[in-house]
Amino acid sequence: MSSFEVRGGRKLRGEITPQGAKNEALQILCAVLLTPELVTISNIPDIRDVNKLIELLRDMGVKVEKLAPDTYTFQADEVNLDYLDTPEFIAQAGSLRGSVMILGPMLGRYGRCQLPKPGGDKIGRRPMDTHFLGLEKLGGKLTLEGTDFYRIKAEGKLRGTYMLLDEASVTGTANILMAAVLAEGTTTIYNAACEPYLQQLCRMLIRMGANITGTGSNLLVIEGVDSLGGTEHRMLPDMIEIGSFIGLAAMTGSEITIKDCQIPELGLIPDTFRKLGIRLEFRGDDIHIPAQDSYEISTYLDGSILTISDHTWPGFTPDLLSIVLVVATQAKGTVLIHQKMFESRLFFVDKLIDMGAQIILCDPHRATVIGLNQQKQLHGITMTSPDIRAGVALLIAALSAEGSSRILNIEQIDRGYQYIDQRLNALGADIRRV
Ligand SMILES: CC(=O)N[C@H]1[C@@H](OP(=O)(O)OP(=O)(O)OC[C@H]2O[C@@H](n3ccc(=O)[nH]c3=O)[C@H](O)[C@@H]2O)O[C@H](CO)[C@@H](O)[C@@H]1O
Ligand SMILES: C=C(OP(=O)(O)O)C(=O)O
Repeated sequence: MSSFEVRGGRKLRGEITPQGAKNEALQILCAVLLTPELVTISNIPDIRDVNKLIELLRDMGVKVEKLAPDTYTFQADEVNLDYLDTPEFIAQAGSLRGSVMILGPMLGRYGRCQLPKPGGDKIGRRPMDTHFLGLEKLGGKLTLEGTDFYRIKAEGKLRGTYMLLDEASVTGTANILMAAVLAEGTTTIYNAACEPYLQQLCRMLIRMGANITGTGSNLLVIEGVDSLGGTEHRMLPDMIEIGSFIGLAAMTGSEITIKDCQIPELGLIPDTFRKLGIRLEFRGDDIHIPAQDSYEISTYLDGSILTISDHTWPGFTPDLLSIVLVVATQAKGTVLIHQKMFESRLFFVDKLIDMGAQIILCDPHRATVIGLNQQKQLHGITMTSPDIRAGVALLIAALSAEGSSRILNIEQIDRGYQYIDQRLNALGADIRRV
């Protein structure tokens, strides 16, 4: 288990370019299984989860070639279905969340797939029911072994149908969509998730020859086709990294410019940070955050305390609530953070409380943050990163704190943030990987 030693209290300065989006990459990489033709993908982040998925595809028989540090070609013309039955496959697939999205393409193209319960953050229950409800509606037959091993099979081609998803699951929608593009007839997915990750997946599948309408909405209509062809695809910048950098700049009183953000794709993210009193300037496609001595949380029009909560897209993403929470600890004012989707994502606040933050954890879903208005700095401690976003929130806290901190289990952070220590050190941070 590696850790970061962080000497806090430094002001950072300079420009930083976001990596390609992790959660988009996981969907897009699985989509290469839908065609025997060549697919070229660029702006792929060099992070643990993505690299593990590329390795998994390679071991399944996909031909993978690295053209540049962030660009690969993939050709799934000789997928080895027998590999799915090996213990190696089961261990690999169970070690990350993104592997779950091989289910849809494999069922659509080869009529079968199997998977252990996927890995990823332990941030509360993460049911797979929506995935299988959708895949079964298309004709897949699910067999469960215990509660954490899934096999799905179809006799003949999948058949399009109407479905109303019980919840707008991000990876669930991706799986059902990737199965439906090769099904016979029309599939209608209502209550589909529509995060930018999924919009990008729709655009890629359309370029491959799929027939999809409704991209960006919660109603996708798919006319199945017999086969799909190759394409080129470039990942959007990672909106969660962009939000993390905005929070980092504010909390450390730093002046940072985030380059090439594709601002129109960021939804409510900039305005949500503005509600905390953070000044953001859009300069072309860059976001400039000027150094601020203080930032004040707004209230509702009637003066009551602001709530920031998560929602499915186009609402505010749950993956940035931990960052919003940590930034609020040094704001002027009070905010209620309401994490509706996940049950165990706020428990990391005990570490922030140990560092001197004023937070009341009301229940597993809600925390009230009373900002210190930079009148008292947090102080460094030793802490463990429980999940990817809490890990980065703790890193931001450590960078703003007086003294040194040690963050253990940084493998969690490495799952989703590319060379984060080196990139932040280039802005003036003092982070040592040990
Ligand atoms: C690899 C990947 O892409 N991971 C993302 C994906 O995970 P993932 O696709 O696993 O998450 P889901 O969208 O399926 O659901 C997330 C959680 O929210 C709950 N839920 C979901 C929809 C809904 O309308 N109501 C509701 O309560 C689910 O029960 C679950 O507990 O989407 C999550 C929600 O944006 C993000 O946090 C993860 O970073
Ligand atoms: C929860 C996340 O990731 P995963 O779904 O891979 O656990 C995340 O990216 O914030």
